[in-house]
Amino acid sequence: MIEAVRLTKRYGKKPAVDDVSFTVRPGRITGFLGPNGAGKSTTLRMLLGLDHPDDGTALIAGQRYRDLRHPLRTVGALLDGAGPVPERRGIDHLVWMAQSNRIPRRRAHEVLELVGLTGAARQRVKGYSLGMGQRLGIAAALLGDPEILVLDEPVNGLDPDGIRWVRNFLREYAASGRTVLLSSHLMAETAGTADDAIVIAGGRIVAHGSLDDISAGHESLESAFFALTAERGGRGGW
Ligand SMILES: Nc1ncnc2c1ncn2[C@@H]1O[C@H](COP(=O)(O)OP(=O)(O)OP(=O)(O)O)[C@@H](O)[C@H]1O
Repeated sequence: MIEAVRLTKRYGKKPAVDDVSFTVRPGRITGFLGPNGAGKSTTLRMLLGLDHPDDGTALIAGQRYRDLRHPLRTVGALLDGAGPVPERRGIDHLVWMAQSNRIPRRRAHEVLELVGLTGAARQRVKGYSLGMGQRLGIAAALLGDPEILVLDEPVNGLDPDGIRWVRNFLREYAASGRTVLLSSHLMAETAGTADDAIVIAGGRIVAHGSLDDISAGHESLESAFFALTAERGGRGGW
């Protein structure tokens, strides 16, 4: 379970995230949706203890990230721009992460297998395709076998095969009773993956519920998102 309680973050005068509250339930995939600049990454960074909220609280499994005893065993994260050293081999990146978090070395091999990268284990990361890089990022998030996954734009730039792989993988993960939160500005891709959605625009939550609930009363899910985000001065970018 993930809980945001009245989270607020200001850069300068205007809040990037403004009084944001939501709950993300286990056993489901929740999409965190909003146009560019809506406040998605800032919210995720606060959940993961990488940014300090000006107000409010972010709870992961009932605790603030910094109070978690075993952070990697509780929550796995894939964040934009947090990539491995390009010169490093895929397996070495994972072994290094595992060892610095007191996770057995064999787990690095297990997660590579889980994401289908065993054949590229000894290849340098700089030679990986975008899809392989995303798989490696997901493998790293899985190292601690966490109950909760938080992924920032996991399908960004992926081809249809890559998108399908991430989608199926996350579906299985959630079906095993775990919690999955993924952010996206790509409404259509998320609609095919998520069960629930939280929609943010201009730093505020404008909808939260099942995809069916959110699209009720609108022609389509897409028009629901446009209507919801336009009211908050969404800058397009879906
Ligand atoms: N470190 C920072 N310093 C100043 N402003 C910031 C910083 N990080 C984010 N912002 C601003 O906060 C707002 C929300 O940004 P954020 O990156 O959270 O949006 P986002 O929904 O993740 O967008 P995108 O889909 O483009 O990644 C934007 O107006 C952005 O310019």
